Amino acid sequence: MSGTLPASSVDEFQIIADLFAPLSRGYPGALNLTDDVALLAADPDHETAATMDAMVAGVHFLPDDPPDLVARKLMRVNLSDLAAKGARPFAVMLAAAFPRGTDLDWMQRFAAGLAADVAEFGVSLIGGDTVSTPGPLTLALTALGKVAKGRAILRSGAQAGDVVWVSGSIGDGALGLRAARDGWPGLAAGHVSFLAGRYRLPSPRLSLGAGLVGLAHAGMDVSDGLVQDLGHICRASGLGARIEAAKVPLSAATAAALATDQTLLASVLAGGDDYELLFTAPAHATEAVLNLGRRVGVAVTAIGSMAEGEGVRVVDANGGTLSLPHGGWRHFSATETGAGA
Ligand SMILES: Nc1ncnc2c1ncn2[C@@H]1O[C@H](COP(=O)(O)OP(=O)(O)O)[C@@H](O)[C@H]1O
Ligand SMILES: Cc1ncc(C[n+]2csc(CCOP(=O)(O)OP(=O)(O)O)c2C)c(N)n1
Ligand SMILES: [Mg+2]
Ligand SMILES: [Mg+2]
Ligand SMILES: [Mg+2]
Repeated sequence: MSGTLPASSVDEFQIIADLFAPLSRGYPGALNLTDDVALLAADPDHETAATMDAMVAGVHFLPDDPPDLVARKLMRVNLSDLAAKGARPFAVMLAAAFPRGTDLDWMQRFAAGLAADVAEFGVSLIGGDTVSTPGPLTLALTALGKVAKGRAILRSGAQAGDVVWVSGSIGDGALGLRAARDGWPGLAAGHVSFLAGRYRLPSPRLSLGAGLVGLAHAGMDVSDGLVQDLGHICRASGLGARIEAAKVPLSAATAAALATDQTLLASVLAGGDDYELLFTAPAHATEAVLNLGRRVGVAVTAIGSMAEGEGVRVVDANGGTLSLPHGGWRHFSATETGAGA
């Protein structure tokens, strides 16, 4: 981390007042970040969807990633969870544990990134905490969204016979980590920067998610890996799923990378960092789902179906079952450590 001002010019309360309080504008209940709490107004017709995801330097992002993009990724991975429920975000809360010695320039660039996404997504920063840590940069964001009462898209609503859909393209995030960390000799420069961009700056599919309310039976976002995450829908819904590897939508960059090395397919299907929506819908809703995708400008692709049973079966191009070393990322695991891309 580099910056122009010495760490000694950083003051906790000045940071809150100068960098974070301006982001609370537009939400009176935030009390301009000058009190102990924020006050949320109740609304009888809606439920508040609340989610929190944390990010740790070296675990979720690269320690040298640009601070504005770290902030925006933190925002977007959380908005992605709201999108998956069909909720519309209105407020976020930030807990930031900065390593001692983090300079003001780094924090200013972090706050500028957060401000950009506060504006882009129409949310207010209504509270949080700013602390120091002897460990790596650790960030947590709580995101709050509104959804009509009883209409949130849950993991548990899938029905046998439902079509399984994903938005966008799968695998870019996992391959993007490699592109961002190591570069990728042999892959076109345009593909390398596309993949690194997909890793550093996900796109929460908020319009798609909101449009899926009433259409989708079940949904979640893909953060850990497509196969493991679909397994969560299966377990929550008491069903199994079958997906065809050849139907999983790929970007041109990921397709080009796969063409050079077929073994990357495991990272594509189970590497995570996708932040795409994974949802199920009845077969009769197929046209409506496709129309919605066109209306919001996000590709939607049918990749398989839900059935009685349990677990996720990935079918390869020959109709056989593809076996993967693991279905996705786990921070802690009884049988393995640091499973990832
Ligand atoms: N430390 C924790 N305390 C309370 N709830 C937690 C904690 N960690 C995870 N959860 C809850 O467990 C559920 C699954 O979490 P997670 O796998 O992180 O979901 P997602 O992939 O949607 O981010 C969520 O309801 C989440 O709020
Ligand atoms: C530097 C780095 N190494 C590895 C990864 C891969 N990775 C880390 S956590 C994770 C899963 C998503 O994070 P998590 O905290 O599990 O979010 P949630 O599932 O709760 O949304 C992945 C794919 C990464 N993103 N960055
Ligand atoms: Mg989470
Ligand atoms: Mg999440
Ligand atoms: Mg996870």
